[in-house]
Amino acid sequence: MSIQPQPDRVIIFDTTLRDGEQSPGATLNVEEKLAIAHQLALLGVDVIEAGFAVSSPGDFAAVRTIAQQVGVPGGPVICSLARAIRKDIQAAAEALKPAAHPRIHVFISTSDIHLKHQLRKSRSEVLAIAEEMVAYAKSFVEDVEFSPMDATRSDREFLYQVLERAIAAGATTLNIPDTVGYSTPKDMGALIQGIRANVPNSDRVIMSVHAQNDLGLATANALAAIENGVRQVECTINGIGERAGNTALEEIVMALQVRKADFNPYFGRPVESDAPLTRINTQEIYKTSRLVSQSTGILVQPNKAIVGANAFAHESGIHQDGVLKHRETYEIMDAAAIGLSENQIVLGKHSGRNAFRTRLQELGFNLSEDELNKAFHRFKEVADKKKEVSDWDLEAIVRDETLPQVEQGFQLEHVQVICGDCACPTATVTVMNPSGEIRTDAAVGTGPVDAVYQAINRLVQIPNQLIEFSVQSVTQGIDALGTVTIRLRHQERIFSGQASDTDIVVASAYAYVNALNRLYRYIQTQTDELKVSPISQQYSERPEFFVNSQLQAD
Ligand SMILES: CC(=O)SCCNC(=O)CCNC(=O)[C@H](O)C(C)(C)COP(=O)(O)OP(=O)(O)OC[C@H]1O[C@@H](n2cnc3c(N)ncnc32)[C@H](O)[C@@H]1OP(=O)(O)O
Ligand SMILES: CC(C)C(=O)C(=O)O
Repeated sequence: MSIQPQPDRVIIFDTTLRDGEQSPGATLNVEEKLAIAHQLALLGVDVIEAGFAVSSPGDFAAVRTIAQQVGVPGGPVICSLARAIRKDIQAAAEALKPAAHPRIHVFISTSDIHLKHQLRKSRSEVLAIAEEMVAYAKSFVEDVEFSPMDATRSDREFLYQVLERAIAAGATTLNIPDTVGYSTPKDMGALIQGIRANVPNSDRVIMSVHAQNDLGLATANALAAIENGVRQVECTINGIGERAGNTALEEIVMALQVRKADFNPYFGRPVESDAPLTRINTQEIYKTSRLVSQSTGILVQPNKAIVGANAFAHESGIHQDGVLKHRETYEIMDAAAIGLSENQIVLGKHSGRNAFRTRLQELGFNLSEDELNKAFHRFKEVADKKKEVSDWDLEAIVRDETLPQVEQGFQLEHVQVICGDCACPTATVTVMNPSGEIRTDAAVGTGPVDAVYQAINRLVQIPNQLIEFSVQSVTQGIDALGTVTIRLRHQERIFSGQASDTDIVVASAYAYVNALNRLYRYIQTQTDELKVSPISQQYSERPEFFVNSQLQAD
């Protein structure tokens, strides 16, 4: 897809796989990134920022794989971030080679605070580097985006000069980042207006905005930028990203849809024009949100706009009364618009494969025969334990069974727990290690989950600190599926894991092994001195585990 300057719609630049992955603990492997990229393509995003190619072999491989498999002719533009450094640009260009529509995104700071304390360069040096590096990127690809990092805290005149040089060097998109989320909508509007008025040829490139959410103003700032001429918004699914995150894709897209009449005039359209302001297939929003949450282990807060569990729930009598009489009394959009099914048809233990397949298709899951069989097998197991298997349960089952599994990992074979008010919680766990060896061990703990974790620790032997443990009920009722999300820390890095089961102790065990496998894989990719092969040799003594004694279940 080629993007024309000044399109009469908003280009959606998704950076879930780059800035989104900068959320602590959100580390994704190549398979998970690829699955998300395919879903982003289904969602209809215009640009996928697939990673920061130079930053690690894993990121390089992710950008390369996505370029190959998702960056097909007519598909989304695939982009890699690059510092204004030759080796970064070379890595981006190399990784993007297979993409039909590649983009290199070059950035360098323009604020004095960054120049003085981080880059340790003068303004004239930065000016020259920006120009040279944009031109260098242009020697590889036609589509070059330039970002002056910390633009909102930069001296205006200097910012204008840098942008002018970037355009002269061949940038096709100028992205204005509010890197530390400092802007207000009024400031943002004035900044964009100033750039358009003072930077020669700024009407020949696409203006873009990248708003961080430190003050909770990211979406408001992005909308203000649009009102002042921006035609690309950088955003992430569920608003994840560095620190407090980014503009949430679902918020910007639905704001532009629900308030289309107000925005139409900014695009030179009649107020009543029905043409959508983005190319997003909104019915894929909910599914994409769930996939990203499940893959990153970052839960969506219940009151999150658009995709939170409460976003379409009505608790109080007066609201329920209104909605029952006329939905729009208390709803500004229809849940179906984001792909939330209102169909409460319930599958149970007597349901067959056809009904199961049909329901999954209605929910937007098109599984291969193999995936369907795995999911169906698990569905029957759940249906044996639960009277009714709802759409939410189905979604959790499908995610658990079809998400790319971390290769070369440990596999949980069995878990058994004894606990109660007069028993010392004791767990027996069997795990198959990456070389196929099956081992069983037992441990006691402060409670059943702690006992399971201690037993797994004895078998897996990778030091870590459990920093978060949460259980969410997928549906209501005593027989609900519980989803356990855990986050653990190893040195300075955070790894997450998630799993669902009707038995939360079993879900806890799977979630823990899931996170340990991510950690294991990370260790495998480290330098030789850190590499643990076999893993037990480095940690031959019983490691010190720090299991949070106040495990909290929400
Ligand atoms: C606002 C944003 O979100 S920007 C994107 C942030 N994302 C990330 O940083 C995630 C990936 N990052 C990484 O993996 C690593 O930081 C790497 C591979 C990029 C660099 O690692 P290292 O070479 O070890 O450098 P380190 O991260 O310690 O420091 C960054 C260096 O880049 C320089 N730098 C930072 N931004 C830029 C830029 N845009 N252009 C040129 N140089 C830059 C810094 O001044 C510093 O240089 P110095 O080492 O000479 O002081
Ligand atoms: C690289 C840029 C666009 C960025 O992420 C920021 O400044 O926040």
